[in-house]
Amino acid sequence: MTISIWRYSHLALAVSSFAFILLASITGIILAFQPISEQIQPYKSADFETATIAETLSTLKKSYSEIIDLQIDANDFVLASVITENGESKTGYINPKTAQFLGNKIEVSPFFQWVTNFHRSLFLKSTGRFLVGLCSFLLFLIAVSGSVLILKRQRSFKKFFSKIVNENFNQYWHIVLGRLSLIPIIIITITGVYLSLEKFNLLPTYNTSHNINYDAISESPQLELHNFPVFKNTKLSEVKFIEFPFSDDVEDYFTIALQNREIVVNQFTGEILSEFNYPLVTFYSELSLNLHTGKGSILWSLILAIATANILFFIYSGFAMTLKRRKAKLKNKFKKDVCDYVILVGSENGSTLPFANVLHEQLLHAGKKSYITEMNNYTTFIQAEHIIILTATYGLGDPPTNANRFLELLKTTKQSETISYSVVGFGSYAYPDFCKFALDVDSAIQLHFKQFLPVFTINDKSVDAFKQWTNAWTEKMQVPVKIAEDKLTSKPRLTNSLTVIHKTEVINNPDSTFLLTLKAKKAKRFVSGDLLAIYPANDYRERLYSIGKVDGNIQLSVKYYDTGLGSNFLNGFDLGDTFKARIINNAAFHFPKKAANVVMIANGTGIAPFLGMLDANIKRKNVHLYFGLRTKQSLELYNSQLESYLQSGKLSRLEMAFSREIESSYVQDLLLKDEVFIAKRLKNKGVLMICGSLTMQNGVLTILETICKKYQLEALSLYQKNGQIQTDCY
Ligand SMILES: Cc1cc2nc3c(=O)[nH]c(=O)nc-3n(C[C@H](O)[C@H](O)[C@H](O)COP(=O)(O)O)c2cc1C
Repeated sequence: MTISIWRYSHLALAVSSFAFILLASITGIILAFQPISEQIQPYKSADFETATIAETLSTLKKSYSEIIDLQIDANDFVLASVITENGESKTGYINPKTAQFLGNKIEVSPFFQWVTNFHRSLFLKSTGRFLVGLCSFLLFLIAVSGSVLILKRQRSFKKFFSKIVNENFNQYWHIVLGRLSLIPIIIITITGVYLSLEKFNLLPTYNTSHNINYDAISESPQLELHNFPVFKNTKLSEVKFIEFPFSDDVEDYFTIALQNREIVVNQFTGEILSEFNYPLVTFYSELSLNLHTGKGSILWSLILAIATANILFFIYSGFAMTLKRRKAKLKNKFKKDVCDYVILVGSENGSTLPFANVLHEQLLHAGKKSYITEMNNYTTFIQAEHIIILTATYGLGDPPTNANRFLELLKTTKQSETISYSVVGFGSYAYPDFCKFALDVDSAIQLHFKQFLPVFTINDKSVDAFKQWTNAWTEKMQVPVKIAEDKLTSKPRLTNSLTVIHKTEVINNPDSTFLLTLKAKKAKRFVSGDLLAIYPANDYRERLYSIGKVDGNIQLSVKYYDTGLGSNFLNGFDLGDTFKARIINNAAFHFPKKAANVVMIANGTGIAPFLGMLDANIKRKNVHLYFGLRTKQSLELYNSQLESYLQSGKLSRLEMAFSREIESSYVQDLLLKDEVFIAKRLKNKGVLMICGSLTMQNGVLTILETICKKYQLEALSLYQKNGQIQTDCY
C-alpha cells in the first residue's frame, strides 16, 4: 500500500467530517472548562480519604433530623440531601467527619448546559446524536490514518517520536502536535463513540436486582450505626451513593453503591442482605464519561482542552498543506508525441512542481515544444530529443510516491537512444541520503540515454542553485531560459539571531581569509558540519558556510572576494553587530559517533568544520588531519587552534601541504605518500571526511580510487555509500 492511499484516506475523512469536527472541537474546548470550574471549589474535605461510612453516618445522624441520601461525586465532594432540625430540606456539600455544611450543590450554569446539549446532539435530537457519534468515529479513523502516515515517514515504530526536520511550518507542527495529541484524541474519540452507543442502547444490558429474603429479615441483634461492621470497614472514598431507609420498618434498608458492587444493608443489625457486582459495562460507561469530559481531574481536563484545540490547528494546517499541493498543477499545451523536450517531475509535497513549471513555461516561451508530466507517467515520447528530470528524495533516499515506478518503467519502455538527459535533484542536507533518488535515477538513465549535464543537486529548494543549473543548461543547450524568481521564492525563515564576538582582519591574511566567531542568541542545537545560511541581499540569494562549533559558538572561515555577496556581507560586520540567519542541519557531515579512527582532509576554508569537530573530540578519538594551504604564512590563522588540539591529544597527527612554497604540494600528494595508512583506515572501518574545494575533492577521490584498486579494497562507491567517505565541498 503506498503512502498516498493513506494520505488520501486521511484527507477524505477530514474533508467529509470537518464541519462536525470543527463544531464538536470548539464546544469541546469550552466544555473542558466546566469540570475545572467545579473542581476549584473548596468542597473537598481533607478528611475525605480517611473517613469511614460509620463515622460519617453517625455524625450526620447527630446533626440532622433526617438524611435522605448521600453521594460522592467525581470531584470527591460529599453531597448530602438532609432535613434539618427546623424541618428545612437542604442539599449541599458536607465535611464527612464533622457533618459541617460547606455549601449548596453546584448547579451547572445554563451556558454550559446549552453548550453540552449542542456538543451532544447539535440540537438535532437523535439525528444529531448519531452524527456526533459518527463524527467521533471518523475522527478516530483520521487519527489512525495520520499515525500510519507518520510511521511511513519515520520508517519504523521505534522512530515514531524521533526528531523531524522542520521544512515547513504547517507540516512540521501538524506532525509534532499530532504525535503529542494522538493518545488524548484516540481516548476522546473512542469514549465518544462508546457514549453514543450507550445513548442508543446498543451496549449489552444486564439484569441487576437484589434478591432479598424478607422472611428472614430480623431486627435483632440491634446495633448502633457506627458499630455496623460493613460501615466500619468501608471507607467513604469507596462509596458512590448511599440511599437511606425510607421508614423505620425492618423491610426498609440502606442501599449502598460502591465502586464495583452494590449492597443492601439491614438498618437494625447491619447485616448485608444482598449484593451484586456491577457488570463491566457499568465500569466502562463511567470510565468513558470521566475520560471524555475530564470530570474529576483538572490535569486531564486541561489535556483534553489542549488536544481539542490542536484539532482546530490540524484542520487549518491540513487544508493549508493540501491547497499548497494542489496549487501547482502540471498543464500541457502539446501532446506528448509532438514534443522535443520532456520534463519529468518527482514530488511528494508539491514544492518541486513550481520549479518544473517555470522551466516548462520558459521552454514554451522560447518556442519549444515542451511536455511536462509526473515521473510515474513515463512512457514513449516519439519526438523527444531531451528529457529533464526534476525529482525530490524521500524516506531513506527513496523516490517520492509519484516517481516510485519510474526505474521499473525506464527498463521496460522502448525509447530512442539518441535522447539526451539532465537530472536535477531536490533534497535537503538534513537527511543523510542527500538527493539519493536523483543520483539513482542518473545512474539508471545513463544506461539508456546520453548525459547532457552532470546530475545537479539542490538543497532546500534553493532558487539560487536552480538558477545556477538553468544558466549552465541554457548555455550548453542554447535555449534562452530565464527563471522568474518571484514565482519560486518564498521568504526564508531566519530563525537564528547571531552576534559577532570575534573577527580577524582580512588585510592581515595573505589569502584574504578571515575567521568570524558568532554567538547564537538562543542556544539552538547545532554541531560542527552543519551549515549557516545567510541572505546578504535580503532576497532569495542564499550563501552557505560550514560551521565549526568552538566553545559553543559558531566559527566560520571565510574567503573574501571583492565582488562576493556573502563574504562582503560577513566582512562588513563589526564586533557586537547582530544579524539574522538560518542554521541547516547537515546530517551527512557530522563527526562520526561510532568510528574509532577518523581522517580529515581539507583545503583552505574547508578547515572550518574540522576545527569545531576537533574541539569536540573529548574522547580523544584517533584523528589525522591532512590540510592544504597556499603558503606557510596562510597557516598563521589556524596555527594556535591546531597546536592546542595536537597538545591536548584531540588531534593525533597533522600533515600540511603548501601549494605556493618552493616544495609545492597538495593534499592529494600527502595521501599518496600515506597510501598504506589510508588503505588500512578504509579497510578497518575508519571514516574519511573531505571538506574544501570541489577540485580538491575530485583530486582526492581519484587518489582514493587508485588506492582502493592497488590494495584490493572494495570499490570506492561502496565506501561512499556506507558513509566511510563523507564530503562537504563547494
Ligand atoms: C519525510 C521526508 C524525508 C525526506 N528524505 C530526504 C532524503 O532522504 N534525502 C534528501 O535529500 N531529502 C529528503 N527530504 C527533503 C525533500 O526531498 C525536499 O524537501 C524536497 O525539496 C521536497 O520536494 P517536494 O515538496 O516536491 O516533495 C525529505 C523530506 C521529507 C519531508
